[in-house]
Amino acid sequence: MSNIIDVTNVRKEYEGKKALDDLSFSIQPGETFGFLGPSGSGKTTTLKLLTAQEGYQSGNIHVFGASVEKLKDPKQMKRIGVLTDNTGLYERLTVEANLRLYCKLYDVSYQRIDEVLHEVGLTGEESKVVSKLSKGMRQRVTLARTILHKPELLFLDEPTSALDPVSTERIHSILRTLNEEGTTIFLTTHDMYEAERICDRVAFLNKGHIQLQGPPRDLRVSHSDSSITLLLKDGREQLVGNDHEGAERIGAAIASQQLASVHSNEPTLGDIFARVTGKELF
Ligand SMILES: Nc1ncnc2c1ncn2[C@@H]1O[C@H](COP(=O)(O)OP(=O)(O)OP(=O)(O)O)[C@@H](O)[C@H]1O
Repeated sequence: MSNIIDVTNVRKEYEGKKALDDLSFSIQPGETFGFLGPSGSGKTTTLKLLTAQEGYQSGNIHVFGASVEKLKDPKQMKRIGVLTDNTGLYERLTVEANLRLYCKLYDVSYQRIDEVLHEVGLTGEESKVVSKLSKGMRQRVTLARTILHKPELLFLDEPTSALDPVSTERIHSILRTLNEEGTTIFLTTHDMYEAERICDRVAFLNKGHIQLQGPPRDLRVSHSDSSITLLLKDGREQLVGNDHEGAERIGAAIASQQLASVHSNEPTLGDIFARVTGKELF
């Protein structure tokens, strides 16, 4: 299947200062692709380029098989949904009034409002004024307006930053459902836990350049030292290799009824990021 996004050797400068440097990656239809990087690494800039909000100095960006510039055509624009830190909501209007405005904008029937509120778990909250909503609820209304027109491709800029764990989990669950139903998702984050939980593939961005990309599980396995930690009942820890000798030591710990638990020493995405870039994600 052809890629839904193709980025080739893109360079972006602001006033002569490089923000993105030789950026290349592709996203296939149906993928959730996570762009991870610390503050200032170029995540938001990439999202702006992919949604035709800004131009670039060199390279190529194709979305839906055509130049990204085509997204400026309203018909093509309706194929995408974009969520940034600007909610696009009118604070003094109710949830329903806000969604009605977006129905008009996207030429969508008002009947879709009940459906989308159900999708984001806000059924029954339509008459609440946006300014009175909690941060987590407000973000779900923002997500509702982003998916109101059923876009094929979603761009989310740090969709859960500054949300509490329960609200974050709700957003993740909504995103997983949307993805299962066929929506392709590009999201930026500096939360490696988020990337591990919902992304099929991730790219590590550092100083405007991708340093590593792949499925989270593959990255963890390829950066693992294959060792295993045994926790013994007396509180001691033993480091054993993932080999014949290691198997014998695990067998011996079980036979002597000393084994409390076994832990693989696979690194987290955060560990790998730090190893590859020499930086923490925050
Ligand atoms: N409009 C602009 N004018 C000048 N420089 C800019 C502009 N937008 C971004 N930059 C610079 O480009 C680089 C990348 O910024 P960007 O906002 O894409 O990073 P980010 O990874 O999204 O960071 P954060 O996680 O803090 O949002 C930074 O050095 C930033 O200062």
